[in-house]
Amino acid sequence: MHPTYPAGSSLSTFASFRRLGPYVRPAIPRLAGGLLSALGASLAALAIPHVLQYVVDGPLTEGLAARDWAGLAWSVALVLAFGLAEAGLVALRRTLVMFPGTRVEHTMRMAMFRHLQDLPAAFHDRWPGGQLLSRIMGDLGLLRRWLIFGLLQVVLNVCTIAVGVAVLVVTAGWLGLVYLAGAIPVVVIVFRFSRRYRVISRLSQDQSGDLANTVEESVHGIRVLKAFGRGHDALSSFTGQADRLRRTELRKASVDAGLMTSLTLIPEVTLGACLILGVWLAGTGQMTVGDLVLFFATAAVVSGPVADLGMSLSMTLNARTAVDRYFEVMETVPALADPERPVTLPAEITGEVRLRNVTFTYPDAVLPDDDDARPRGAILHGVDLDLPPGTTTALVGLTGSGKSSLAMLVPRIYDVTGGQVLLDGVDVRDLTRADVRRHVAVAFEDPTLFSASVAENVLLGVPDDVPAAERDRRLHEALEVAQAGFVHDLPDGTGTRIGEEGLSLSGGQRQRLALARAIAARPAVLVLDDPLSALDVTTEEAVTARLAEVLATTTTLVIAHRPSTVALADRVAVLEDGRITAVGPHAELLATSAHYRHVISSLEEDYETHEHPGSRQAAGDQEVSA
Ligand SMILES: Nc1ncnc2c1ncn2[C@@H]1O[C@H](COP(=O)(O)OP(=O)(O)OP(=O)(O)O)[C@@H](O)[C@H]1O
Repeated sequence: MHPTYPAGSSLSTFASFRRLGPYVRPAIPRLAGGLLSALGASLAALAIPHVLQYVVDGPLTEGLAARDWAGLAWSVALVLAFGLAEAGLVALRRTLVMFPGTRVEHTMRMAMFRHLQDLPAAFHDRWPGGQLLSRIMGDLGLLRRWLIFGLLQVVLNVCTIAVGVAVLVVTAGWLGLVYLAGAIPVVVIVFRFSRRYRVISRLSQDQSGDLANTVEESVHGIRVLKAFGRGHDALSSFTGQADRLRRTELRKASVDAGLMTSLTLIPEVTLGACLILGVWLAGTGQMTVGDLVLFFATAAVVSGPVADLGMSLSMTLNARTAVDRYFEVMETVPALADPERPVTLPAEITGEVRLRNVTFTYPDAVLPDDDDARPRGAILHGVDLDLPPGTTTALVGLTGSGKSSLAMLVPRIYDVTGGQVLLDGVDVRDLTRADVRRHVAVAFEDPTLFSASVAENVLLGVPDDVPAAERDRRLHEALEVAQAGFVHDLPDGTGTRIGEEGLSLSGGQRQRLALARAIAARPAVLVLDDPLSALDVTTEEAVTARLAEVLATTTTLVIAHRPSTVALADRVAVLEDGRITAVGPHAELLATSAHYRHVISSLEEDYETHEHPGSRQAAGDQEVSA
């Protein structure tokens, strides 16, 4: 599958990390404290060789002869003190950075989750869930580990190497310069490594996201896989992806290992050269044995950070990839942003909806061949439709004609690409999204429920400030209208937690809860996308009868796939070739619109063939012609 999400970033590593500013700023004092402690620990480590030089040239060579025990004891005590200071400062560093690291991760995770809620449906159509999951979990975990260990490690290593090499050059002259020459191949190798590693790191993190996506899809569609005995296909697709990820990880590890070998080898070879030169210099009296000890002890302190540079560098590049992947999501501007100066609707509105010359194209629409009658890729064009307050309008059309797309424009799940949707005379784009959702509720054919109690699911659209008694009243009324009395037989009644996506319930039970949720919100406008499709004839009749009472005061747009749903409506709107071609009562349209007759007869055929063979006479014809 070709990814539809962006991959890679043209920013420099520094520019990439700079975007972390707002999240990291509050953590800077503690991070700086951690850095100072770490630097202090390094300086303590670098000071120990100087004490050794003093001991070798002083108490050890002269003092032993002069029995200067006090000088010797002081030197040992000093080495011990520097050692203890180093250990204490390392512990302090860990304590200081742990808190900000986890706090930055938490803040960024919350910000991303909020942003995901704000992003339009078109974004979620395009981005696989696993990619989002891997970014909000895996990438932010990587970033936390880098903030706690990697960042300080890089700064510390670079500082220790710089100070150590400066000390070597100043105290040992030529010997120091020979050691410094080893930096030339190190710089070249690090540069080449960074370029290669960035590409592999990105590939590996993207492949982890794809793998997470496959797991999510398989778990989500487990029933279909089981029903069609396709579990082994899912497994082989998963195995293929997991193998690809493993190969990428192996490539990453081998590039990493190459760098680490070079970074260990180069200082060792350089030290070998320095040893030959140093022994000659000490032998010819150009430097003391103490100076030689100082040189090699300092070089040993520097070699550790040079070897560690590989690990901290790969951590940094992984973190940089994580930051890029995080901001690819965060920098997607919500297309359905609230207006700067929104119009405020009164608490009570009439619920009049008007669509004016509406055009709609999906952002990633597959464009059909040029058709003079409609703009390229447009699902809807030139749609005019009025939904007077308190009326129920059924929207009918052939399958794929754009009914659901039109319905989703009213609650602003998508925005029109041309024309206007007016709610009580105000363009819905001039309202805040919260205001639109307060007045417009939706029930979809494929209901989504959350892992929460029945009551929480049904009351999802009821504002938090509604008093408990009123919430309870609405809950019971909505459950009664939607004929969802079955919830009272669940172990904890309306308090029963329903499993993920309500999968512990039947399709019809889930639909009834979704319908109850739309009713409980007491909206001025109700959009019902074939909400009764999974119900049996008797239940559908009972729901339809009670729904007709509720809908008496609500402006309703109901998408009808069944003749009985059409019977709910005062009038019918016919969608044909992306536009509304007829509006009127069912009987009138039957007489005047050939396309309507064609749609109704195909609905009846579908109903007869697929859903309720033999019941057409009982439920279909009778209700439609009522
Ligand atoms: N998220 C999407 N992205 C791109 N195209 C889409 C998307 N959803 C639907 N479409 C396309 O829009 C067209 C209309 O789809 P829509 O679901 O609105 O039709 P419908 O009349 O409700 O169909 P049905 O009666 O089968 O439910 C179809 O050609 C479909 O391929």
